[in-house]
Amino acid sequence: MSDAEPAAERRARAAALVRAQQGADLVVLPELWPLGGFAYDAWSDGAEPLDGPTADVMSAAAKAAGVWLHAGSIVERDPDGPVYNTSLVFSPSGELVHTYRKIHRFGFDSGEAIAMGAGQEIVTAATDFGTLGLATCYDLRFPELFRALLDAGAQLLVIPAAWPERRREHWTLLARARAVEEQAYVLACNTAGTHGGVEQAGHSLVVDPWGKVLAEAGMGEQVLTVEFDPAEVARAREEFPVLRDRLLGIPAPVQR
Ligand SMILES: NC(=O)CCC(=O)C(=O)O
Repeated sequence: MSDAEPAAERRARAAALVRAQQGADLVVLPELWPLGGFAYDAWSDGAEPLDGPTADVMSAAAKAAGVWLHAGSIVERDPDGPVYNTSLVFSPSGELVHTYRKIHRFGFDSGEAIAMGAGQEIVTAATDFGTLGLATCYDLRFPELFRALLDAGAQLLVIPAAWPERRREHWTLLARARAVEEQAYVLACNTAGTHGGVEQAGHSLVVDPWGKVLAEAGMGEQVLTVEFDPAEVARAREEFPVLRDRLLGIPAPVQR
C-alpha cells in the first residue's frame, strides 16, 4: 500500500481480497492498514468507531467469504476516551465477536505512545479450529504477554503488524521465538509499501509450534495461503513437554 491511496479505496480493495478467500478457515490482515501505521497525522481525523466504515466492509466480507476474519487493526475512536489501536475479529456470519486494544504502544515518547491509549485486557478468541491469542506488532517484543495468552488457552497467536523494513530481522526472529516459547502457531501479518513515509518490511510469516517457518511472504503486498494442522499444537506440547517445567513463581534473588 502507498500513503497516496485514500482510505475508502483501500477498504474496498482489502474487502475484495477477503471475499476472494472463500474456502479458507481464517483470513488475517495487518495492523492499522486503513490509515497507515506510521501515518500519525491521519489518525485523529480518520479514527472510527467499532461500527464504522472498516467494520462495516469487513463484516460483509467475512460473511460473503464465510471465513473467520482477523481484520487487522483500526484507529478506534472511543467517545469517552482516547483513540486506541484496536484489532477486530469477525465470525463467518460477519459478527464482530472480539476486539483487542493494543497493550504496548510503540514510539517511546512520540507517535502511538503519546497519541493512543493503552489496552488493558488480554484477549483470546475461541474458533472451530482452536483458540486465537491476540497481540499487535510491538507487543511481539514482550514475552510476558504471550505467556499470559498461553495461560488463557491460546494455540494460534495472531499478530498483525506495521513493522518497518529497518528492523525486519527482529520481526522474523521474534515471531519464531514466540512460536517456540509458547509451542503455538504464530500467524504474523505485516504491512508492505510505505506508511507515513516509513518503508514497511512485508515478510508476513506463519510459524509452527516447533519454530519452523511454514510460509513467508516477500517484501511486496501479497496473499499468503498456508495449510496446517492445528492439532500439531497439542502434539508438540505432548512430545516435548517443556511447558510443564515452568517455574510458576520465580524465586526472589538471594542477597550475598
Ligand atoms: N507499529 C509498531 O508497533 C512498530 C513496532 C516496531 O517498529 C518495533 O518494535 O521495532
